[in-house]
Amino acid sequence: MDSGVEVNTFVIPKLVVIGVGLIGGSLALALKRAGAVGRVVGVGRSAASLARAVELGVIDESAPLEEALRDASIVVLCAPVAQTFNILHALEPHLQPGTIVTDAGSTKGDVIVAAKTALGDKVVQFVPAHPIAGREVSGVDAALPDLYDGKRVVLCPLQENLPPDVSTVQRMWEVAGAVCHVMPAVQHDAMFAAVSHLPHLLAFALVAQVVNAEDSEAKLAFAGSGFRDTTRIAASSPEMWRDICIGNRTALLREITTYQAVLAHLKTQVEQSNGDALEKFFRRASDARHAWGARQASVQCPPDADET
Ligand SMILES: NC(=O)c1ccc[n+]([C@@H]2O[C@H](COP(=O)([O-])OP(=O)(O)OC[C@H]3O[C@@H](n4cnc5c(N)ncnc54)[C@H](O)[C@@H]3O)[C@@H](O)[C@H]2O)c1
Ligand SMILES: O=C(O)C(=O)C[C@]1(C(=O)O)C=C[C@@H](O)C=C1
Repeated sequence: MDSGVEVNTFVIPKLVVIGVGLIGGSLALALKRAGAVGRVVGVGRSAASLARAVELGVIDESAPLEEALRDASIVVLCAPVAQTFNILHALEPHLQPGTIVTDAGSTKGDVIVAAKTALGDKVVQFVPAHPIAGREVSGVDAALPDLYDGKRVVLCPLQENLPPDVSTVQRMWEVAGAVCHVMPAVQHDAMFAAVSHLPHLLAFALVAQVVNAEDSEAKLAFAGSGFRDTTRIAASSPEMWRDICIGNRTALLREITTYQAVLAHLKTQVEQSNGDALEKFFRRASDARHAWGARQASVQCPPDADET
């Protein structure tokens, strides 16, 4: 049996989404928008949120795992990354030969280890992926059909994967509006520790520092757009970020250590009132941030609206 995906018109006869929240729900909506999916079946841990997903038209039905997997074309794991082993372990006995399994997890090294352990030889069917798009709100109510439009998706194919399966996963994301890139998992994890995982950790820390102060109420009442913009992502799912920080801890610890050194350097310049050094440092960062914003605007991946 093959996955049954019609490659010319690209239609996925049966898509199974495990974890129907922001990311899985948005993928289902994007594929429905493109007319690229027959039936979407949701699997989850909360009956209430699955019922809500049906009500919103994000999935067509929910089903227990074993039933959902029957004749599934593509299965997408969209639960927090620490759930990967348990989900794949439960899925393995029911996984049919032609079904392609993929994921949307924010970390890749730990997900791949979990997949190899849980799936054994069937890991050939697992194509790791990560959409670089999201929001600070979670759950199926936050799902959007255009979440992936123009955004990047990183694929970290395994040596074991069959090229047509990798192409099918790539096509799925393209049809959902994204632009795909392939890179090794180690590079992925090092990169996103720097540009996603550390920034989230810092945003949580910044909010915690203000909230823990005795005069936190007053501080929060007067906080302006600077605080708002630097801390938007601190409203993100604590469970998801717990799993990401632990799942990618080696690369994240490297980034934390480097950041501590940068902070120590800045602290010294402030202690010494070294305005020249501070201005030089800020100028480099400011120029780099402007250049990044301009580059983002000129490539296929549009920045968020407030960036333009
Ligand atoms: N939020 C983002 O910005 C973002 C971006 C890219 C990738 N991701 C990744 O996507 C995944 C999902 O994130 P999200 O933002 O959609 O989270 P979410 O909280 O909106 O959705 C996760 C869903 O998974 C369900 N779930 C949890 N454990 C489960 C289990 N054992 N079995 C089945 N369902 C289970 C939850 O009930 C929930 O419905 C995570 O791995 C995350 O790292 C998130
Ligand atoms: O826009 C946001 O809220 C996000 O944090 C999205 C974001 C990120 O850019 O860091 C978060 C986690 C991901 O795995 C991918 C994207």
